[in-house]
Amino acid sequence: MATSSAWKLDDHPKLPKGKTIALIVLDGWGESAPDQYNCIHNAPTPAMDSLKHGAPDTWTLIKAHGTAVGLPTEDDMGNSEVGHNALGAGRIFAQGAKLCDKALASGKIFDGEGFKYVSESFEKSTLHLVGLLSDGGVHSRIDQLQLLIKGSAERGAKRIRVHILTDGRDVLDGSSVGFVETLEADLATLRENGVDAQIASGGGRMYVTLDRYENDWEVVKRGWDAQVLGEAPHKFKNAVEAVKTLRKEPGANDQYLPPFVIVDDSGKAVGPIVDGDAVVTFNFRADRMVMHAKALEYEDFDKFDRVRFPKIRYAGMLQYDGELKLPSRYLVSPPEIDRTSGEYLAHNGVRTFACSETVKFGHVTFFWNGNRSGYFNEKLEEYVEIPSDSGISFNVQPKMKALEIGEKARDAILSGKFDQVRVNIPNGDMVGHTGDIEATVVACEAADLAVKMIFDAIEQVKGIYVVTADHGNAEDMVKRDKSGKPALDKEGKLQILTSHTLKPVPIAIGGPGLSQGVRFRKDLETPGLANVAATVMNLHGFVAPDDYEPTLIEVVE
Ligand SMILES: O=C(O)[C@H](O)COP(=O)(O)O
Ligand SMILES: [Mn+2]
Ligand SMILES: [Mn+2]
Repeated sequence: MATSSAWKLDDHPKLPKGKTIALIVLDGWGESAPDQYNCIHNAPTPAMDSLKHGAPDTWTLIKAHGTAVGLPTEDDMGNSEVGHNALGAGRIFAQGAKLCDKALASGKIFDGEGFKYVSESFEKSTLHLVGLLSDGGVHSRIDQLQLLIKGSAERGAKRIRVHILTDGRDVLDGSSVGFVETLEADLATLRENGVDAQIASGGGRMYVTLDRYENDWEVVKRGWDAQVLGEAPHKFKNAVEAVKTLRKEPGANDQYLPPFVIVDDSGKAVGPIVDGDAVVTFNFRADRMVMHAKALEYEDFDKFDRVRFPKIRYAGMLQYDGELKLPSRYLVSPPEIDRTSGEYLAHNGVRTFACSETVKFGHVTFFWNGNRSGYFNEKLEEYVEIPSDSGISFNVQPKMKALEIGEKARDAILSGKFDQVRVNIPNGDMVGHTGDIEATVVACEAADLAVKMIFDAIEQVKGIYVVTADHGNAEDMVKRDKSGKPALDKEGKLQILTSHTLKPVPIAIGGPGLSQGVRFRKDLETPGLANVAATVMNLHGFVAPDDYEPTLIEVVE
């Protein structure tokens, strides 16, 4: 790869090149006051705890939510997509949620190519809307769906079918019923106004449709069967009844509801996707839409038997993979995350190893590189994916593949073949999302053991470590009232928090290779995840580009 002058980074005036840097992202690892719902505090985490002694010079907290990561408001919790984008790109980009809000508020969404394309089906065929039904704001938002439905009806959609995926992961478990009721009320109003609008199918997000990184195609297939073929093990006359009934099944919660279809009086599915129809997937976040998009768009497809491949007009809310140009039609242009730190470092000869297990593999590669799959320079980079367990909820295996990730990172560090060894350790997040407090404690302990393994390797090669997280999760597992006390529901029960949090995340630097006098600056007002890229570039011996968010470190004599 010839390095053009545009990519050439200046040498750092004080920091040397050639140190091996371990860059560890603990997924879902925020900082919160200790109490019984703080699983990180309650787990033995000696490696992470020891870092706090370095505060404030080598341990500090940074922002991982809201506007610091390009989300619409300070009430928006962070998430992996925006978190890893910020970590890797070193700048704050207005993210999907915000871009869609703007396009909907101005009405521009309806003037774009994508909407025009799907609206050509409105006259004779059905508009299907498929996506996650909640106000979580991580993958989608119900208010955006409502505006999309309203705008489509106003622009001629006569027959609308919504295929819902219930959440309980970015929002409280059990909240699905309320969201379905809200949507049903909207659709009833439309019906009064002559639009034939109904919910057509559904299922829990983790069991139906929203898999990611090809962990389990069966998940996508279940959605396909319900949405396209109109087939599912459960049939109901309406969706509120469906969700209420299925939640009573043993072990079912919003995230894992089995697939269902809505049928008419004669038992026929009310909304299979057929030739000529329009399909809009209303999630703005990419990772959990890519597999579904491939099934909807690719003529050649061998991941499961689609039985029928309808000729549809399909558009994503956003384009989900910029490299694959998938889907080819979309309603809102995605953030253009360019000139990421990974691309710069590849142009400047930095050899990079990145690793996680399947469920987070794309986080340290695809998201890190600005929603771009593949290598920048395959001679300098190696990305290793450790297969995740599939078909389980991770409280059953809370240790996940943390130690395997630690081992791969250790081996990569000791091999001397890499300058940057980057990992995502998923446990705090993936187990935190199950709401199982005991399992989350075990998860945090396993994550810490992996961290320790990487620290030991860094010690041996006299390298540097940077440890941080993408957003909070495991540090607070209960919904709280405004005063911070656990909030009780109407029946006086605690409400377990399965979602991320608004908490800051720790960042620590250290290791024998860290130059004398390197410490965190104290002059940055609200440092956040986007400040990490410049920091890491400095530790590799480079000055970050001018438009990057400022480095977190300074070198004092
Ligand atoms: O997709 C998920 O699992 C959650 O909605 C968000 O979790 P993540 O942002 O940590 O991936
Ligand atoms: Mn995450
Ligand atoms: Mn998460």
